[in-house]
Amino acid sequence: MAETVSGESKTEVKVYDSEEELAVALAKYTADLSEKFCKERDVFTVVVSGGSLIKSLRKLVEPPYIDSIDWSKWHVFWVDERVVPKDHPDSNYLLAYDGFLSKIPIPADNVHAISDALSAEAAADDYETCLRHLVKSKILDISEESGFPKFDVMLLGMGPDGHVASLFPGHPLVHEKEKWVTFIKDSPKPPPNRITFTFPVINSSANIALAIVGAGKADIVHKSLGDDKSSDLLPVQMVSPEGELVWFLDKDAASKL
Ligand SMILES: O=C1O[C@H](COP(=O)(O)O)[C@@H](O)[C@H](O)[C@H]1O
Repeated sequence: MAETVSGESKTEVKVYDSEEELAVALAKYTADLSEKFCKERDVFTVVVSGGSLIKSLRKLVEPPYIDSIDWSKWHVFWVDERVVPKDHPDSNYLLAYDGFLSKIPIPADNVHAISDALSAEAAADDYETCLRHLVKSKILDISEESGFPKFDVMLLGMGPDGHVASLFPGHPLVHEKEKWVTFIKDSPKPPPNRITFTFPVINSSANIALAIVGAGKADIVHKSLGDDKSSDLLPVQMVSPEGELVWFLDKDAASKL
């Protein structure tokens, strides 16, 4: 059972007894949004992070959702990627491919991976161009509020330092206001070269789920959801979508709340 510990209009914090329960709930959340957006828009644009999030998506590719979701309408994107070949163990694409893309009947053209054949700078430009084409072909919405692309859902993790995507605490990239996609060459977490969505894109989303598990993240979850805003905001505290934000925590991650 989930306990909702905070429920402002746009932000909900759900705490589950185990990671297993969290994974079940995350699958239902995603499947429900898939049904809603497939009905409304005839497509479903889904952004994923790398890291532990992918393991928590495993229930999505099991019954009943593996059979009930209309995978042909899905378009999958990455919120960040490391500049490594797609078959490298650090690749966020490879993680998602092994974890769920290889198990679903999604058309290959609907899997919008970041290029691994370019420099970080060129791959960021290339991905932004890809997004602009998808806006023109009406796969991707544009937010009327911000003018940035508006994805139907972003399924994200958070690092133990409070980073999201490849936007790290204290790094100037967290203040990027113009670009849709940018690059970092000095990531404090290896590998150093990465591509990432910027906050204007992340925060134009219709929905964001933050899935966070484990006692190792309890301190930063406590800090992120606490009232002390005296120091600079952590990247995770800057996540503020146009639509709804749901924190999915297991009880270990929520143990200091
Ligand atoms: O480097 C990254 O880390 C974050 C968090 O990963 P986690 O394993 O601590 O959940 C991830 O969300 C991001 O996509 C990835 O590139």
